[in-house]
Amino acid sequence: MRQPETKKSCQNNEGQQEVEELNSSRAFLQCLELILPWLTSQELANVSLTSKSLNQISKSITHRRSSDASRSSENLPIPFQNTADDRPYAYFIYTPSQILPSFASQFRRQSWGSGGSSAGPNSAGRLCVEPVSLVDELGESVSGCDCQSCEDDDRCPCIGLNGSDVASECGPSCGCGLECRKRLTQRGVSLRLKIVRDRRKGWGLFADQFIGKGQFVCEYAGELLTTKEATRRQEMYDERLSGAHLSSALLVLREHLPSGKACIRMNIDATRIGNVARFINHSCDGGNLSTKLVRSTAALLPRICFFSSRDIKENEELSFSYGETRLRSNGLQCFCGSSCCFGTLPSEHT
Ligand SMILES: C[S@@+](CC[C@H](N)C(=O)[O-])C[C@H]1O[C@@H](n2cnc3c(N)ncnc32)[C@H](O)[C@@H]1O
Repeated sequence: MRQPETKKSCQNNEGQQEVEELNSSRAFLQCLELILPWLTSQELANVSLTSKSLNQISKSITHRRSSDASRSSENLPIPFQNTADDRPYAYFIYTPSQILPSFASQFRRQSWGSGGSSAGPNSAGRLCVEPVSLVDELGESVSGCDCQSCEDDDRCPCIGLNGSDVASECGPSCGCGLECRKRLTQRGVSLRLKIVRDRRKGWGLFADQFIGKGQFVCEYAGELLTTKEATRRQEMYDERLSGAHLSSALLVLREHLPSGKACIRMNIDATRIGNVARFINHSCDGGNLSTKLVRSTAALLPRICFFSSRDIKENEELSFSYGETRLRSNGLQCFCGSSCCFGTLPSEHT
């Protein structure tokens, strides 16, 4: 008479055990969903080989990564497209605006491709543009405008320096908000762009819509370096380049101020931490983009921004000239395809 009871309690125990196992494997998978987005592409590929469920989670992370290089930190997703080989995306840490190296050194990893809701546009790692106390040549404090809308160009004091290579905008201590039309470059990428793979040039940034002449395309965001550090890194990248295919993205911009009295030099490295501008390839004919130094009133540092130098068609590659100097005799081969192509990419001592 007691036997059935023992069987029943055994069955109960087994059932309970099954439920517990199911719950713990669900909790394990949920943990993996949280952890795996923090891995680099190489780490993710290694992990995906270890089990079927890890392979499945890795695949969905890869899919989400390739659908938006900006990790939802721009206004529109910027997808990778590749029909040239089997790379689904390029791995790097995304920043929508330039950052200081002290911040960059703490920024070792970034979650990318998780299934959870995104943090929303412009939320990832933007360098806070804190108002600073700047003074002019007479020692007078430089503060922002107090316009309500800045519609009247003549009255707003924030547009003093506009020229072909430099521009000024309203800034952090102005009375107007981010929607002010004189903060054109402070709202992130607002055009449809995509990153397309080429067998010879690697990834490149393309227009995914028509872009009229003179439109703001994107900032060149990355780590803002001292000239000494830029030189050190360029030497390191050159060394690595000679051994394997490495795409470095260190941009040095020298700009004379309209007064002619001073020259600004900016070194921005987007190799490890950057934005979509790190995918813009070189063209010997100058391409279809021009750079401008944009200074926002009362912001300490100017930013390098790209504007379209002519009308750009949908599906056209975006490009600019990396420079005129070619110091290296064995420079990298250029595949810009322009009629005035020099055959090698520009190279100079930084
Ligand atoms: C700033 S990155 C541009 C994005 C890069 N193509 C990638 O895949 O990440 C600069 C590198 O792109 C490649 N590149 C850029 N323009 C090129 C061109 N016209 N011809 C061949 N390679 C080019 C070179 O490897 C160069 O070092």
